[in-house]
Amino acid sequence: MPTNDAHLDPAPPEERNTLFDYTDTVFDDEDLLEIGHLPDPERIVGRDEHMQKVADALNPAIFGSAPSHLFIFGKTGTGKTLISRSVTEMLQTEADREGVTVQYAFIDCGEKNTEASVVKRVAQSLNDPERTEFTVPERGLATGDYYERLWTVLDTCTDVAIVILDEIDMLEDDEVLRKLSRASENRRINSARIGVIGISNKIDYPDQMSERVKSSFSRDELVFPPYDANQLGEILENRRDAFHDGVLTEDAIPLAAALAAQEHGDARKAIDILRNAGRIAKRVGHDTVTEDHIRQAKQKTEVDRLAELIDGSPLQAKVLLYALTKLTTNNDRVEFTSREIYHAYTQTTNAIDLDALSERRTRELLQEQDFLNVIDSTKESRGRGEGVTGKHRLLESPDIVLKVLLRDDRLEQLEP
Ligand SMILES: Nc1ncnc2c1ncn2[C@@H]1O[C@H](COP(=O)(O)OP(=O)(O)OP(=O)(O)O)[C@@H](O)[C@H]1O
Repeated sequence: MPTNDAHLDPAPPEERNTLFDYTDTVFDDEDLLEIGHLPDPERIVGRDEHMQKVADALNPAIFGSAPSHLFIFGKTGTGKTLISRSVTEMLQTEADREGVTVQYAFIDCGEKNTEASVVKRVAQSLNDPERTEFTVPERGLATGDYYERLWTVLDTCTDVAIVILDEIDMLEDDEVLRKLSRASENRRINSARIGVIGISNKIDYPDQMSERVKSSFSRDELVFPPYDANQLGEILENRRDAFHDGVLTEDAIPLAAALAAQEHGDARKAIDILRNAGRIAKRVGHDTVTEDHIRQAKQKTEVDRLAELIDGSPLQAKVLLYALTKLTTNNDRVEFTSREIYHAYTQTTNAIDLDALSERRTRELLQEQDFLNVIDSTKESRGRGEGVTGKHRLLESPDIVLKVLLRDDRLEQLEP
């Protein structure tokens, strides 16, 4: 059986397996650059005011009372997840000192988006089977039964539960918000209290909520602005110890920060660029990270992010994006109407011998790409009684989008 015995003495160099590399001359602690890594509070930059507002909303939990519900909006990489988790963990420590138990569940609604899967996941995260004497099974229960388990878990395992719903706009059904917020009032739970933090990139998410939930789910709202290049620089400086001393050349951090600030000040992108630059340097056998590595890393970071969004899309959606990419490259404007894109799209479907969809269906596919943040779509009125026109633009530069699209064999054949 394989063992993971950290007490084994390291093998002498001559006995080491040559398949592996035993020294890392670039990174000292690469984990500091993992996106999910929660930095110590003193490494958090430029969010004092926002942390205070989150703390104010959660504060009643210290006395075992119900916190205010909170929605946090902001573009990607503006620290929404970090600040929610950090402040909740601080709250846990402080409440514990006061003899109050606070537990929290972090749910990525991009992965768990049905009502049942959210309730199940919250119950699983908070359950202590030694106290409740049951487990929360992966399958086999109806939604109502998962709720029943959750109510028991809450009253048995904690005084206050904070439920963090990341990418809340991906929820298929927001009924779960209403049930969680009403649980105490409706006597589903007796002693426990619940606070919900909903996180989203979409500031207009409340418009998308069902009327019933919108009116019954009272909450505070906070908006996180993008960082400026100086703040991004400071965020990266605070993680310099991910690298060995002297590995980062003088310009590495300022350049990574400036490149990440170009679109909107995105800390996720800044950190990804720095980590990828370190990996590139390592791969080519350099023990310093130079400007050139940072520039290559920027490309890689953008391609990776986009690939994550586009790779799962159907071929028809990729062909539409290809059409928009070509229009952007061949014109001196960046925004195109649904009609213009449809025209370019049918030329491409002809070229690769693919049945073209109806114009109406392509408008729906464009809407999905807008939702995924691959393109930005706006609607413009054509004048009285004339309806609306959709206008669309790519959110990344066309060469990056093209690079990702050409990973699909069917589209690759179109390029010389
Ligand atoms: N103010 C900050 N100080 C230090 N690190 C930060 C700060 N803001 C964000 N980061 C880091 O940047 C990365 C992205 O942050 P986070 O995941 O919180 O962003 P987000 O707004 O939730 O983005 P997304 O919408 O893409 O999930 C994380 O590794 C986080 O630790």
